[in-house]
Amino acid sequence: MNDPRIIIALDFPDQTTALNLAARLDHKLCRVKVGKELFTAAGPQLVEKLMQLGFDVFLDLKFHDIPNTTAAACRAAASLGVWMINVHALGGEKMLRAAQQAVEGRKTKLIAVTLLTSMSRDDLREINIAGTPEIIVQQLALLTQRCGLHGVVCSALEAANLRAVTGKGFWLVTPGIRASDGNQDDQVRIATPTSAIHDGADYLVIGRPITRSLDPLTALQRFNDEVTVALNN
Ligand SMILES: O=c1ccn([C@@H]2O[C@H](COP(=O)(O)O)[C@@H](O)[C@H]2O)c(=O)[nH]1
Repeated sequence: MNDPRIIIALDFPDQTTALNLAARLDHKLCRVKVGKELFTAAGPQLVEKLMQLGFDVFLDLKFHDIPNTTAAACRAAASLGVWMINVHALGGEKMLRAAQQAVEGRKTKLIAVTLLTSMSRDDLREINIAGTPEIIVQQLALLTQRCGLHGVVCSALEAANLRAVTGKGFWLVTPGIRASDGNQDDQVRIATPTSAIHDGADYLVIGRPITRSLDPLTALQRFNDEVTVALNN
């Protein structure tokens, strides 16, 4: 598999647990994501070890701060040599442009989170944000694209619309992926791998359905099989 579409979220409290799982996986079958919990516990050394094992690492720290601070954080993250990093698009145009300039010329891809996949329309109303997730995600994705970033994190439910308005080449990275008979956990805007791929998602972020499975490698292979079938149909 030249371009593994599944990014496994290594949401673990320590390096040992993360590396134990990574040792059971294969970098040709997946990429991995290091988020806030694991990075806070294990830091850049863990990222380096995962890269030495051959994995492309998505450092998912979702920076969201004033432009100067966000840009500096992105610069530091990109200097680790990771495959991809991210910021929150809700930080606005000046922040997005500063972040983009900070990684200009680096191999690291920079993407922006639109609206967390754990949020529903009711959650938005609660914080006085009018409009549907679809509309808000579209606005944030178009802003992200105008600012020159490589793509967005969105729900696969928004992928078809985003693919239509952003065109090809703008990465759609979709968490909230669940098997049709899977546990939703705290995710709200969820989709199956098949519909995500059919609707134009480039990469599928999957955590607990794989990492909490008794046999993570078999679970990964099942998801990869579903992705392969969807890509060919
Ligand atoms: O909108 C977002 C942005 C990031 N995530 C992250 O993806 C994984 C999903 O894990 P699951 O166990 O498959 O739910 C997790 O690391 C989140 O921090 C997201 O879910 N939604």
